[in-house]
Amino acid sequence: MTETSIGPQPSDRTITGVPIHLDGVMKQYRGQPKPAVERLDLEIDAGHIVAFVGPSGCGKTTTLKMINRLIEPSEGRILIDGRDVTHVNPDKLRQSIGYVIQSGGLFPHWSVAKNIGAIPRVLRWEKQRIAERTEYLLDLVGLDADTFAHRLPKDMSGGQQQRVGVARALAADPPILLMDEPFGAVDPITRVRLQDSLLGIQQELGKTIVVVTHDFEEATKLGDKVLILSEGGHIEQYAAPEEILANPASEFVEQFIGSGATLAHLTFTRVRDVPHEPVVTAKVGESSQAVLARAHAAGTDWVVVVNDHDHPRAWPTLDEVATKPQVSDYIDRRLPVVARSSTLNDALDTMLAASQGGVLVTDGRGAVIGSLAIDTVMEVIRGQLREARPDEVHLSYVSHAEGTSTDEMPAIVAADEPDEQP
Ligand SMILES: Nc1ncnc2c1ncn2[C@@H]1O[C@H](COP(=O)(O)OP(=O)(O)OP(=O)(O)O)[C@@H](O)[C@H]1O
Repeated sequence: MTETSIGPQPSDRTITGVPIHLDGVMKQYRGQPKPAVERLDLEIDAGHIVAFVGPSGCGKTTTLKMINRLIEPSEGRILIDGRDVTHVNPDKLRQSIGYVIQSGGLFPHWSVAKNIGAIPRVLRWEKQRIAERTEYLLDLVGLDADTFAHRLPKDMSGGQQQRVGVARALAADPPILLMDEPFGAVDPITRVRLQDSLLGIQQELGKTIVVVTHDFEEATKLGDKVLILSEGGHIEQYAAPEEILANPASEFVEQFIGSGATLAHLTFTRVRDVPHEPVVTAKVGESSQAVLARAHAAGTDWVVVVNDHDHPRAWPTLDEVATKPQVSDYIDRRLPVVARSSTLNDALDTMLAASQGGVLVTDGRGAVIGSLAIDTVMEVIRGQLREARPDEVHLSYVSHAEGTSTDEMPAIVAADEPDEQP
């Protein structure tokens, strides 16, 4: 029997990150009339994700790059785990700080494994240790090592390259991860998956992560705290997303978060916070008769086909399953899937994009753990909108979603197709 349901959330999170303290940090680029970052004081707690947002040119990237001294501060001190690193060897410093940029920033002529092993090789790790670490990291970021370890970046999708970029940044197990617009170059659905993957990784590892983004919704989803900057690296507000939305510190913040504020509230409710339905799973190659018997016993008329890692591949109806003696290895590329760390906005967007009345829910490693129906999401959204200030209610959002199909899921026809990696 392979019926699964949502398990409890681990409450005792591991923390392997360390605190970062910027003390009166300033950057004046040569030839510029004004400093890009005026005096900046900032405390980032160990094991937290902090998202930097603000208009273009306000100094987000400059601030981020001063933490690993890719940009040298003109004044001030940077303390990592209480130690002043302003004058330590920058190469040594960077070995203890993972760095992820847009599109992954991989070396194009190196295989995935060689890219991931770059820093461990500099640190003179044994070959065997590097190989084991590479396999662990590929699994952590949701890529199959057998399939991807020897590929070149050009033979992978943007999202896959970005996953490798994260694996490479984590290779020497640094306590800090800096990410500069990491998901800026991928399509919205891939972006949601990468965000969820990062949250799953963070749940497991508890690093200190600083992420620069242009997108306030992304900042509220990822950040334990959000830092809103204005020109000159001036701190407009530094607080938990809920606090920023409830009490914007200035007119600048109010304007910056703008009319998205009500919808941003919806990003605080995660898929894991609302009830899910258990699903019946079927392994590829399993006898269809056994699957049908199990599904009938559970009172369901569809099942989720999974691979050896319990990653979902398709969700055929029992009639479709019955057409083959064994469970087909068909991969449904439009299968609506979200992680339990996804927001209800993500879940709704995913359903709308796939024209489905529900989504499958996975854990941080992509294994299916249940399903979520559109009715459940709509009920929560209605409740939240009722609580929101009426002049900010965006009813069109609800009616748009309500206009979509709420048919019994799934409506997808399983058919045999050549197997490809997801
Ligand atoms: N190498 C440089 N030389 C001179 N000025 C620079 C340099 N790099 C950045 N600046 C200036 O410093 C200011 C802050 O730039 P920074 O890249 O940190 O902003 P940002 O908030 O990350 O912007 P964006 O969101 O557009 O990436 C800008 O006015 C920019 O023009």
